[in-house]
Amino acid sequence: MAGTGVFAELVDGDGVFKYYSSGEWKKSSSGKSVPIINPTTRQPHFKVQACTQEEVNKLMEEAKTTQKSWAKTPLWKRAELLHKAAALLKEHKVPIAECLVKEIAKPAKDAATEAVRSGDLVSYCAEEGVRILGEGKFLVSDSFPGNERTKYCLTAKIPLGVILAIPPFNYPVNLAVSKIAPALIAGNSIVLKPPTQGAVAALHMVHCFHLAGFPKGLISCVTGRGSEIGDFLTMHPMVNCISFTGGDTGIAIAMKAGMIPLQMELGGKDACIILDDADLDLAAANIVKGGFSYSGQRCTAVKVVLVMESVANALVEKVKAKVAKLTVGLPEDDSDITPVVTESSANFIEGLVVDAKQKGATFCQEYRREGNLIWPLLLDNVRPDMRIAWEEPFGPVLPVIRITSVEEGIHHCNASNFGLQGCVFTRDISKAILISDAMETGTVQINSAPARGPDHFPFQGLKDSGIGSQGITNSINMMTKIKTTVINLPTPSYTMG
Ligand SMILES: NC(=O)C1=CN([C@@H]2O[C@H](COP(=O)(O)OP(=O)(O)OC[C@H]3O[C@@H](n4cnc5c(N)ncnc54)[C@H](OP(=O)(O)O)[C@@H]3O)[C@@H](O)[C@H]2O)C=CC1
Ligand SMILES: O=C(O)[C@H](O)COP(=O)(O)O
Repeated sequence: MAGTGVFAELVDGDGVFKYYSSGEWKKSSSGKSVPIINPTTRQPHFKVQACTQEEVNKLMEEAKTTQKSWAKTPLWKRAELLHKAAALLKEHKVPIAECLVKEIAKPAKDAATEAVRSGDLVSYCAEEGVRILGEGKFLVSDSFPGNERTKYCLTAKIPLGVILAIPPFNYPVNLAVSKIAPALIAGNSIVLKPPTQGAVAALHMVHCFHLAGFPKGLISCVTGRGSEIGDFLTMHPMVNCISFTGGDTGIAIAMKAGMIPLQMELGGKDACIILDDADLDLAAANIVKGGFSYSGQRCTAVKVVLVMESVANALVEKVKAKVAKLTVGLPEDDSDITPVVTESSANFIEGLVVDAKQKGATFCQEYRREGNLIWPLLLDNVRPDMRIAWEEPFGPVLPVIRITSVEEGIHHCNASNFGLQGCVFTRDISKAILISDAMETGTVQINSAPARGPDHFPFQGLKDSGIGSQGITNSINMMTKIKTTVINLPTPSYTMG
């Protein structure tokens, strides 16, 4: 159970979860806490500390100091500790999953999968890190015109320093470790600010790193509302890199952050283009999985279907039949559709539905909502003047736009301010490649729904969907900089065969 057994030391006498600094679990001197509302009951379920600016300053100082000695820790030893943390994450998947169920209403099975997937990510990162960080480059000067072979240049990847990691509510564990593990293997220290909904799951995950035995002060986890301590953290002079996943907040952070590397994975409006030769059963299955898993609260969810008019009726019927089979209810019961994360999110989604109704969309199901629970809804005959055609609901509502040419579909996709992923369904691979090239998105999936995983694949958004690229290898590289040492020889030197 959350906060018991090896996790008992995370909770203070008042039942508030502590924050993590100097290798210890601490109560904030603010005396204040932040409630975490269970999306299902809409009642407070957990509480976390509201940390102060002084507490942030202290852990930043420590992060700075500890990083220097961590950077001198052999790579194999860093990897060994990460492997231990990975094993602990998997061993403690039950309490971690329980937190995800209560804090973010993630269906029980998906919650357990997130914990296991996170352990796998950490292990892979350790293995990838020892390979790519153990290699450098060797350049000689006589390859550039006018030079003789008098200079040998050695390049190495060195750590950035203190990495600030800010993940979103929907994968508070997985999208935290996707930042923590690359940062640590590359010799950086880490300050984690988990999302408020999902903070307790993240604290349990941090405890697994604590139990693994990382040096004190190398990893810190500070809790509090992003709106209250966010700016203080992101503009802190000791932060050398920010890795953020979330919504438009990321754009605001990018404008305020100093001259430091940024990794931003932001929103998306992933389009699914269906051509008239597509396998409609395959497409329908992927639309339902892509559009409605975790109730549409994935950045990579299918967020608009663009289907050729000639196959639209058939496709919509197939999708409708599958939507009818989705179970709706409690995350504890592993229902397909569970309450969305907050009441304000449910209200926002409802606003999009009302707008579509007023403007004449076809409702394939009756709109139904109880509290934060919204029944899955497919909206057919959506037109570009409707908000749902462009905005991401982050909920179980999926618009279908009927198109009369492929160009119309590509045009709709590219007119979006987002550019995360997209997908195309066709049996013609040549057409699929041409469409993929024309779509202005970080990734295009051919004959499958968008997805970030597997976690070692590159993952990036264009336009307002982000800066930089994630995925294990890219994140490790992003969290390093290049250092070169040039050996200058008095005379040209050549190695003979
Ligand atoms: N491209 C991608 O990989 C992904 C994108 N997303 C996008 O994220 C959004 C939903 O996630 P959500 O968690 O609500 O996103 P938010 O942008 O609201 O929050 C993300 C994180 O930022 C924190 N935060 C809030 N305000 C600030 C601030 N001023 N400074 C620093 N940090 C701050 C939040 O903390 P707190 O919770 O305390 O407010 C949370 O930890 C959707 O738009 C979705 O598309 C989601 C997942 C993946
Ligand atoms: O945060 C998200 O929504 C994820 O990055 C999506 O990950 P997935 O596509 O692997 O579910």
